[in-house]
Amino acid sequence: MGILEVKDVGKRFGGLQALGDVNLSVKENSVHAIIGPNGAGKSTLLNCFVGKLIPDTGSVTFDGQSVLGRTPYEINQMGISRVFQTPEIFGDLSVMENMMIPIFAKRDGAFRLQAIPHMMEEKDIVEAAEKQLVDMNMADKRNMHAAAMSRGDKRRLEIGMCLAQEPRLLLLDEPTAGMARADTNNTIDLLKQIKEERDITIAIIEHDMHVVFSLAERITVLAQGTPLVEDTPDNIKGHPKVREAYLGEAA
Ligand SMILES: Nc1ncnc2c1ncn2[C@@H]1O[C@H](COP(=O)(O)OP(=O)(O)OP(=O)(O)O)[C@@H](O)[C@H]1O
Repeated sequence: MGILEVKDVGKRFGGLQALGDVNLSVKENSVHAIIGPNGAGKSTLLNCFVGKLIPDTGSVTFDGQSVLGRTPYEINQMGISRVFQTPEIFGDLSVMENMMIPIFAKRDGAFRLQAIPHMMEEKDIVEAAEKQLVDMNMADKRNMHAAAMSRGDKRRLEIGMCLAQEPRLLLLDEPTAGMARADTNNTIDLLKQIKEERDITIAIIEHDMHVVFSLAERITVLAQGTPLVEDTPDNIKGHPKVREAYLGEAA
């Protein structure tokens, strides 16, 4: 059984069947990519994992426990952390202050903005944030305003902020969208490094096939809300149905 199990999940938006009978099993400590053409249902599916949407039918379990009916915060506490398409960082704060926020939230169950002026007085949190910045190769940027960083570094910071919560499952929604090639390659290297250094499962939605084939051990191809095929990257590359539904279109 996988750490994330999706069984017969269906979701309608009015007359549109966005997901129909989706079955998916994400193996613990693997990198599993979900790909498919625009409108295939990838984001809808991801939203069902994190409590943003509740499927009409089926079940989603994480480590044997249902996530359905739980709030995004509760699901986060279960060990699922999500990186969004647009980096969700606090542009007005420094890189260090940004990194401290999830560490506060993990300790206190929430983060209050009133805590910001006193953040540096919390020795344990400063130390934990500094360690996380070193792990992310960002220690030299600790005093920079987050808004002033490149897209790639913002993404690196956001991934670091997710990892500071010590998730068991990291969900990435098009992590390299809008990036220049150099930033994309840095993000690929960062994710490979994270995978080598931690016990973590990664599920990734991505349009960039270079990213998908660089990282994924398993790939599920969604088309019109239903998994078309699930296989290894090598088998997916040559699969005629996949070429027709997705790779052909991308080419
Ligand atoms: N909140 C919503 N209300 C109505 N329709 C929606 C909603 N969210 C998604 N849809 C529709 O559901 C279908 C699946 O959308 P979804 O965003 O999940 O696809 P996707 O595979 O992530 O696409 P993309 O690669 O373009 O991001 C699309 O037809 C979309 O227009």
